[in-house]
Amino acid sequence: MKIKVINPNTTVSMTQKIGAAARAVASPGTDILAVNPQSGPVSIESHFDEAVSVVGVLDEIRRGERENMDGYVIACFGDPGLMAARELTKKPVIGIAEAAMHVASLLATRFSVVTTMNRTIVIAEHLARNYGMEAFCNKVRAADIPVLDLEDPASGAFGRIVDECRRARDEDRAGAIVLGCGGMADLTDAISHEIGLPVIDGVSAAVKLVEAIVSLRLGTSKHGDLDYPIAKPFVGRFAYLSPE
Ligand SMILES: O=C(O)C[C@H]1NC(=O)NC1=O
Repeated sequence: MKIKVINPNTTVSMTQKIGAAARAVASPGTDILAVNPQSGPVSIESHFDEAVSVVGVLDEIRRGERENMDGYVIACFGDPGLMAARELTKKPVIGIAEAAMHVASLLATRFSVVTTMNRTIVIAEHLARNYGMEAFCNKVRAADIPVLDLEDPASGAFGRIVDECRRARDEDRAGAIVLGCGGMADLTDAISHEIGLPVIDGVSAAVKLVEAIVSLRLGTSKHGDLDYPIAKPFVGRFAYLSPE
């Protein structure tokens, strides 16, 4: 089985970290290809960043179809381009936010999300609503750190994330924590050790869900809104994206 794990931002060190987290849980016989677009934001910290990153995600899905990938993970907590990506393939496409929230809902009656920037809290809140997770997702918190601080061990990011996870445990009645950034994928065990709760990283959760769906011989529905895109010309610099 071949799974393409797409980091929608363009920071290679984060892509490598995400790939390592994916490989750590992948079953024997599952090959992980971790990639990021060559163009786009170095980090995704706003609606604008997310919107621009989607074209790179879709480029990687289109390339993956030619590479005969068995499934895809979108490894950014905003799940950018998830539905558009699903239109492009019959294979499963799983976002790390949806994966982490669903897994957390199987482990605790309430969970909190701890993400990076205060500004992106609303994005995670909207995802919880759209995924039907509001009954489980008690609160979305932020460590109030730039995403790329996660790439700098001297930034103090780990301590700020742990502090916010403790507040979630003590103030939100959270029974589990969802890590709200693909760049936190390497911190899961250390944070769980510090706070004594299940901590769910969406990269790992998404990889296992793709494996499960493929093993069930299931994939993305092509009936209705997730059917392949409507054939039409796209003009200008997006002409190469014209659905056939
Ligand atoms: O939304 C966030 O804060 C995290 C999100 N941004 C990013 O560049 N990778 C992510 O997972």
